[in-house]
Amino acid sequence: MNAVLEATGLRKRFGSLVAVDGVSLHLAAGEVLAFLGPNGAGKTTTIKMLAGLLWPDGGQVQLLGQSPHQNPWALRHLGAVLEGNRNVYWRMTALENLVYFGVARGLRYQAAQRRARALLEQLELGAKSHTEVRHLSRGMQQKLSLAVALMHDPELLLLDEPTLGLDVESALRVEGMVRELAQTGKAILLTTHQLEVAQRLASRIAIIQQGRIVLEGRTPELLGRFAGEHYLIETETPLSPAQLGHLRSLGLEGEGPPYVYQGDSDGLWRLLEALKPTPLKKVARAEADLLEVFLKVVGRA
Ligand SMILES: Nc1ncnc2c1ncn2[C@@H]1O[C@H](COP(=O)(O)OP(=O)(O)OP(=O)(O)O)[C@@H](O)[C@H]1O
Repeated sequence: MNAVLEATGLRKRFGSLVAVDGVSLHLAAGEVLAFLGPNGAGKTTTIKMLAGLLWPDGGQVQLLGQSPHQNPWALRHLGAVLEGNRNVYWRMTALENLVYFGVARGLRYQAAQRRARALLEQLELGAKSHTEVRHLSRGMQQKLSLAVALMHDPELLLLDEPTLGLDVESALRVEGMVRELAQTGKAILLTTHQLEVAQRLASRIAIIQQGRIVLEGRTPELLGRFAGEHYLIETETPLSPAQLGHLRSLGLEGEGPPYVYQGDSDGLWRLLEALKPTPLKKVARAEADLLEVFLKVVGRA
């Protein structure tokens, strides 16, 4: 079996609160799993258990077949960016941080220097190599955190909100890096509230709510399963109230143009027949998105 991460039945209680209630996750090489859920759903608690930072009350974690809770050395397979920029030393420079963490995780000094400089360039932090972390902007600190997690070239990356607070260009760069890392065979678990980022990056999605996984599947499958058929219908001119009265009975919605139709293609044809001779500007199938899936599952629509 080629699972990089295999977590089964994870449970964690804080007093009387069951924060994580039987969560199982698996990740193979080259996969990006978006781990989504509303605030307080249990994402960070789960990730901390995966990263060996919290002891589970139940369940098991295996990183390439080894448990980080029984054998901390298993953590060498893992790189994590958790809680923004807290995994770096503020009074050390960007380069010193990277070299320090590289050596701490088993790299030789020279190799750590080379790898650190390459990562700084890749993340456009080369000019800040000798700047103390406390003098970097938040976004730069966030990027440096990612570089720290990548120093020892781990097989599994746990990224908690990796693009939060980054400017557009940096966010796209980090997104590109995540994609490339997956292409080179890394397994990546990503949490984010930016659903469009998740949709672009993730091969699979898992949604957690109140400590339980409520939906899991391949991204295109979920989008297909959950998104209803939506069409946008744009007329050259607004429809008259008389026309609208009739068309609404056929399922036309919205105060357009554009108007919206939700339903199958037979219904759409009936509607387009009834619209004649009104000139049409455009009829297009609306793209389904992850937001729609998320709202349907989490029930906040
Ligand atoms: N150390 C702790 N002590 C007590 N309760 C905690 C602790 N850590 C987390 N919790 C609680 O566990 C639940 C899950 O929190 P968690 O941080 O895992 O959620 P999350 O899904 O990461 O949320 P967010 O999207 O807001 O970051 C919340 O109700 C939280 O208040």
